[in-house]
Amino acid sequence: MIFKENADRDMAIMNVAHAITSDLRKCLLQHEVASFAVPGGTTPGPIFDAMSSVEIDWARVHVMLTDERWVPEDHPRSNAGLVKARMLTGNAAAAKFIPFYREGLSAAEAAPQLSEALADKMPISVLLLGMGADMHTASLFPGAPGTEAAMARDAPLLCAVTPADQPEPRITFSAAALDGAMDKHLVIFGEDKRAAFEKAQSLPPADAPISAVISGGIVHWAA
Ligand SMILES: O=C(O)[C@H](O)[C@@H](O)[C@H](O)[C@H](O)COP(=O)(O)O
Repeated sequence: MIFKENADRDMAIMNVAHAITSDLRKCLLQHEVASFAVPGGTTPGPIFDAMSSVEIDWARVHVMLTDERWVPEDHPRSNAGLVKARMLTGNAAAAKFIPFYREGLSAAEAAPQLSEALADKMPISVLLLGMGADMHTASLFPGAPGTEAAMARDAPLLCAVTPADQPEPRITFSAAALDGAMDKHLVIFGEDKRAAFEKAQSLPPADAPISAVISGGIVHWAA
């Protein structure tokens, strides 16, 4: 795993956008399609903005989420809503998008059919991750109901997790699915997250899910 310090957040955003689009370009030289899994939250928006104008063969890129808050797409907390608003615009509007939320189903009910639908898109070609100060990534929240199962070696691709401190249930790729990505990028800003990431390296995966998925990846950090 490589830890890259950036002069500031704007530089980090530019560098991450460049690194990911380069990974996608490289993947498309060797494969018919590339799968690109992205997080929600407050960090990725500017990265999406920077990527959406880049010229690659977006029609051969399948964009999917690393995890979803279990709300409809027009809900302000929807990750699908964020991706459609900021990533799937400009040149990147041509990309294929695979939303997770299913009206009328719970996250637990939808997980098996999503796992089946995504099986032929594995391994993830390029993965972008964020991380919380509690060392969660995607929706692998330490200690939350569902996280232990999602971190098991034989976990299904998609798992439901119900963190007590989150407003809604979540669905998330399993740790194994995330860890199996070909190219991985984690973006974290601020001293708190840097300290949390360093602490995670010496903790068991159950207490620090980020450490179970970032091996061989690049960590992009700015203060
Ligand atoms: O759905 C989500 O919220 C994300 O997938 C989640 O894992 C996010 O990456 C972290 O919580 C960091 O969020 P920030 O970027 O807002 O700090």
